[in-house]
Amino acid sequence: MIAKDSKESRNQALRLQRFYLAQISYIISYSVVAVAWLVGQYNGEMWHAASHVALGLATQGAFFAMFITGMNLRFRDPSLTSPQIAVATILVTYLLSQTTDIRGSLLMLYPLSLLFGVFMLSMRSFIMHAAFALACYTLLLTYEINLGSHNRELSASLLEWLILACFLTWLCLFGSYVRELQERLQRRHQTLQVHQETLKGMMGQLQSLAATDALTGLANRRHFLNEAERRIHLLGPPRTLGLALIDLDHFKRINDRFGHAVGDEVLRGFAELAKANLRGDDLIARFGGEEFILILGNSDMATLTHCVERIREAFARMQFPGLPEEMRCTLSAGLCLIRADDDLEGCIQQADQALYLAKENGRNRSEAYQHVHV
Ligand SMILES: Nc1nc2c(ncn2[C@@H]2O[C@H](COP(=O)(O)OP(=O)(O)OP(=O)(O)O)[C@@H](O)[C@H]2O)c(=O)[nH]1
Repeated sequence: MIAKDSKESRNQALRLQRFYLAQISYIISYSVVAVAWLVGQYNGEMWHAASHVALGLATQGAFFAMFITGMNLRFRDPSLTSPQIAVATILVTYLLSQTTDIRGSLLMLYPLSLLFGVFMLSMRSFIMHAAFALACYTLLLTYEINLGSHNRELSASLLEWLILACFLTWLCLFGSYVRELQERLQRRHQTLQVHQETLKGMMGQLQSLAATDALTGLANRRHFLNEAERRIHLLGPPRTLGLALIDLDHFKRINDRFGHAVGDEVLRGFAELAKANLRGDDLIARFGGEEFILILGNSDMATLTHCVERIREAFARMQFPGLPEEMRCTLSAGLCLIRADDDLEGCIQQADQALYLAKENGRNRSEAYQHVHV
């Protein structure tokens, strides 16, 4: 919703930018009217000349109000390109009706207004606007000729009409070429976006593969070390993290007696059990072979011991498909606490010493580091 809103406000800002650009053309036209009036090239009275500015300001003020209030969003094309070009075409025709000698050069105001539709209008709509501009000018000429107020050489006017018709036709062709280029660019942009998304997905997969142990699906040693360093770095002084080094007991015997595949099943089974017994912000990783490492966030020794003991007891109750029904596997664990600014490697060594003690004391147990030195 927020993304959609911000996209819409970006589009609205773009529409306003385009509107301000169009106002430059209006300011040029007002200046042309003023200069034409001053040098006597304007046929009408002063109030006629002023009416160009008044009409321009009134119509553009209305468009501006629509953009500012967001009323333009109610239309199928919120850029209001079509009505803006139609209004400009009518105002140009009105200006032409008040000029004689400079009319030929002022005719370029028609294509100038149409240029604003090159990127925004459909081909059909663009051709309709070009035809509308030509029809307005034709109507003006016909009206003047019928009324006998056409003060110029007819052949010159007809030639100008022909030039305008040719130029508008050329503009339509140019418009279609530009649109084709635009569509091609859009298609290429879309393809690039799809590729980018695919690459992002692949990068994500690669990153997760690089951080995961293929056999157990747990984090691997490298990911654990990075993540543990990060957690120690974020640790506030009074708080401690719990660290446990867990080693499956006599695992070599399982491999030797029942085969490597059964050994793999036991490793996978332990991983599943550990994941199920830990909270989301705890981190368990396969540290190597049949050794696992665990970090508990914001934990004291009592919590760490309780958690590891729960896993140890649950593991000692587990049955594995490839093993005899009565056979149970066990694990030993070495525990220690990590304080803020502790060295991770030093802490792992402490946990390893505690693990050694657990093995020494008969396996299927956990020992805390501080107990080693008491
Ligand atoms: N199935 C299987 N076995 C593995 C894997 N990685 C290591 N091992 C085996 O794990 C065994 C570890 O044996 P040891 O280091 O002697 O330890 P242990 O037999 O568990 O004895 P203690 O640790 O002293 O209780 C070795 O036989 C390794 O081959 C693995 O990915 N799959």
